[in-house]
Amino acid sequence: MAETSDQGVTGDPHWNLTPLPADRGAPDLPRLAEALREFNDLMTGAVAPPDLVKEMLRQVEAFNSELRAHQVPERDQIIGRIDVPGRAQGLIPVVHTDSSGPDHLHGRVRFGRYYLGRNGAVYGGAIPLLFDSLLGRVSNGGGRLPSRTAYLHVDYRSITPIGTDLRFEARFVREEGRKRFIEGALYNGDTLCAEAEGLFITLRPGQA
Ligand SMILES: CCCCCCCCCCCC(=O)SCCNC(=O)CCNC(=O)[C@H](O)C(C)(C)COP(=O)(O)OP(=O)(O)OC[C@H]1O[C@@H](n2cnc3c(N)ncnc32)[C@H](O)[C@@H]1OP(=O)(O)O
Repeated sequence: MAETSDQGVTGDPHWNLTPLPADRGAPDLPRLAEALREFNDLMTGAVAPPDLVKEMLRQVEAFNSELRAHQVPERDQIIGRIDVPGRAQGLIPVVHTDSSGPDHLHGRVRFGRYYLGRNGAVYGGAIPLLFDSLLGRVSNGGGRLPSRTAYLHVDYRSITPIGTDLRFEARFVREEGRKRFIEGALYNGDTLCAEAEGLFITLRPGQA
């Protein structure tokens, strides 16, 4: 699968993105995020020997200690930026876009073992997380002003399996004043796993 970022908003004045600082490790961050995602999946599925756990603890604590010295304000943060592939974060699995336009977003996503709820199924709370991101991208795409989620309604129709390529669709349904209604669906093959409706509200000028 090709790595996909939320390209298209870079240069959009609504998003006010500054150039990525290449001298601050930014080129390696997507790979680091990928490695951390794999770490989360492997760690979740492992029963590691005590010596390995002890050594991991030592190394992770050492990284934490170094990172404490490099904390920056939110405006300077790189992780989570929409112009970094996969947003370089570990909260939501990387989304691969197959087709996007002003009113739709279609693609694929795979939840790793890190997202396991029970019996091979994705933890229910991870699914709204994905939908909020997908529906939010549709709401805020197409050159529209930024918006914020007012509600997100999710229906779980069948088990969403981990470790499987899933297909998603999200679409702009209608707009009423500042209210935007966006719908989405998540499929395993032809099986509908979950569907969502979100209300997104256009932010007023100056509304943070
Ligand atoms: C490519 C890009 C990549 C982008 C990629 C990333 C995208 C990610 C997007 C994620 C977005 C988020 O998660 S945002 C974070 C989660 N959301 C939040 O924290 C929102 C917290 N809530 C708020 O800030 C506020 O409640 C707002 C902004 C949503 C609305 O407040 P407001 O601006 O004062 O507006 P307000 O007058 O209350 O509401 C406007 C209209 O909406 C209606 N309304 C408001 N809330 C609701 C509601 N829950 N259910 C029904 N209706 C509602 C009101 O009745 C009114 O209707 P009428 O009288 O006009 O008919």
